[in-house]
Amino acid sequence: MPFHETGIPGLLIYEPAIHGDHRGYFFESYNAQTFQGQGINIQFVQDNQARSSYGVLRGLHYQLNPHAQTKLIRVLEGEIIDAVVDIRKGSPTYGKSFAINLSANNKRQLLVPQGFAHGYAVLSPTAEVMYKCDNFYHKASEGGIIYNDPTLQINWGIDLKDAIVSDKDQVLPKLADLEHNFVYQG
Ligand SMILES: Cc1cn([C@H]2C[C@H](O)[C@@H](COP(=O)(O)OP(=O)(O)O[C@H]3O[C@@H](C)C(=O)[C@@H](O)[C@H]3O)O2)c(=O)[nH]c1=O
Repeated sequence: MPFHETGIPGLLIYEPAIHGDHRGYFFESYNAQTFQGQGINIQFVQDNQARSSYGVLRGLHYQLNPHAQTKLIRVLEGEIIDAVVDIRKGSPTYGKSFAINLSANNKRQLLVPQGFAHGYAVLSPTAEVMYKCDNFYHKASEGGIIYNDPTLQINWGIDLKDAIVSDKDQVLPKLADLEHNFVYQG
């Protein structure tokens, strides 16, 4: 099975089969039928790609309902720590974080359901990250959590003193001060 559980309901690691031969390798970076076989029916509508240098930390971000986004994250070049926080009210893992090393080398992907805050930090000299989304960008619905909230206990894999963070990400609230409209669906 290409999917692995994470201990947080709905948050899955996708590890596609890699077909290597004397030319190089081939793999299905996304196949809707494979996801449907796992009971996951997602209509992705937007692909994003971002390049960042070592120490860049983006996040933790979400879009409020009705513009919430499921994200399928992967790394095309380099290496990151990808981190998420479950902020679905009523979830058995509300407030719990999960972090994973995603790289061009390991080709793992993280499927992040709606109702999670998401971010990543770059461990390699540069990293090219791409992610599919099932809802369009809607600036007015953006929200986030401050990346260094100690209650999240996220190990970003970099010294946070050197983190390169956008102005808007430096003033995000702590988890305890969030106002949002995500509800755990079971
Ligand atoms: C997210 C996004 C941004 N933009 C624009 C707005 C701005 O001018 C520029 C950079 O935007 P940001 O600073 O928000 O980019 P960034 O900090 O990389 O935001 C992203 O972070 C990661 C962690 C996520 O999970 C994404 O959902 C998204 O929030 O790109 C779009 O045009 N479409 C989009 O979907």
